[in-house]
Amino acid sequence: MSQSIHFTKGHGTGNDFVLFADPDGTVELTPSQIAAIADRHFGVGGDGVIRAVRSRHLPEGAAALAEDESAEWFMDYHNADGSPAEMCGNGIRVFARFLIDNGLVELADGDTLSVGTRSGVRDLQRNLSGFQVDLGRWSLDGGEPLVRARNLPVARPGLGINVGNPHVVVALASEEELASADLSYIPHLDPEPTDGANVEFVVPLEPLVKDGVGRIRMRVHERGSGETLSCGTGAVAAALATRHWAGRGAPNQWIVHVPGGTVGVRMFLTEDGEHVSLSGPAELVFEGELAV
Ligand SMILES: N[C@@H](CCC[C@H](N)C(=O)O)C(=O)O
Repeated sequence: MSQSIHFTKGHGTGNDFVLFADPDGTVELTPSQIAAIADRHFGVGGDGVIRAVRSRHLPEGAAALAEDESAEWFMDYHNADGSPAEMCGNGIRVFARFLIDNGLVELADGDTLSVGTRSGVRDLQRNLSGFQVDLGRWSLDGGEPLVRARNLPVARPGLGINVGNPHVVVALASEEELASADLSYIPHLDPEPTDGANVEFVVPLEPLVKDGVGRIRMRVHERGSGETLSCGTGAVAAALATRHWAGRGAPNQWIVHVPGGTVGVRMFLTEDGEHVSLSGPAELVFEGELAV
């Protein structure tokens, strides 16, 4: 029997999502239903589909509540092809905006919103650009696979970085090379990571560091969604990789230019090691009804 879903379309720097509230966890969509919603020709269209569900109604949500009992809401994130992902850096800011604008949470300036995700509980605050999210610990993970992309003259070694989800970051020689890459095809990784990876292509701006802030430009091919206008976790991975390559003295604050806008990345020390945060806008664009 078909059911009706009230959805909201939102985006963070052009990385766009279909969001809906399912507070009691009664709407279980199949991967093909999710892919149909995300389809840009036959559905609403989006890089991902996000269900807002109370953590206590999901097994992964129970793990989130065990980590932090204030994580009332769980971001149930799926890519455009219907596959689940652990984390989405743009999506979680848009998720916060969605919860607030729908009266599901209140968040005063300076307050923290804790959200359950498949990669653990993540904390957000409002800031001047929209929201800032602490993505927690990161790790060099995934080795240095050789990356080949359509239209790029040579294969280059990438750097595997995990920020809750897997990324491989590749440095290119110039802005021209970055613009010429054809990311409508999945980049070929050798060896192929077991769970796949999001692949970011980066170039430094000139100068790389201005007023103590690192500056890069990036394009991305997202696992499960294809080329997108922005990827928040990808921007974080790209800044971490560039800092790693730049070596001693490289800054802990970065601006990442993506085709859909600009996001900020900051690395900072905490009691449990270095964390990395992402800042950027979160917009809700329109609402509608959808039969699934
Ligand atoms: N666009 C997201 C990342 C979404 C998940 C990714 N495609 C994956 O499969 O890991 C972001 O803004 O971080």
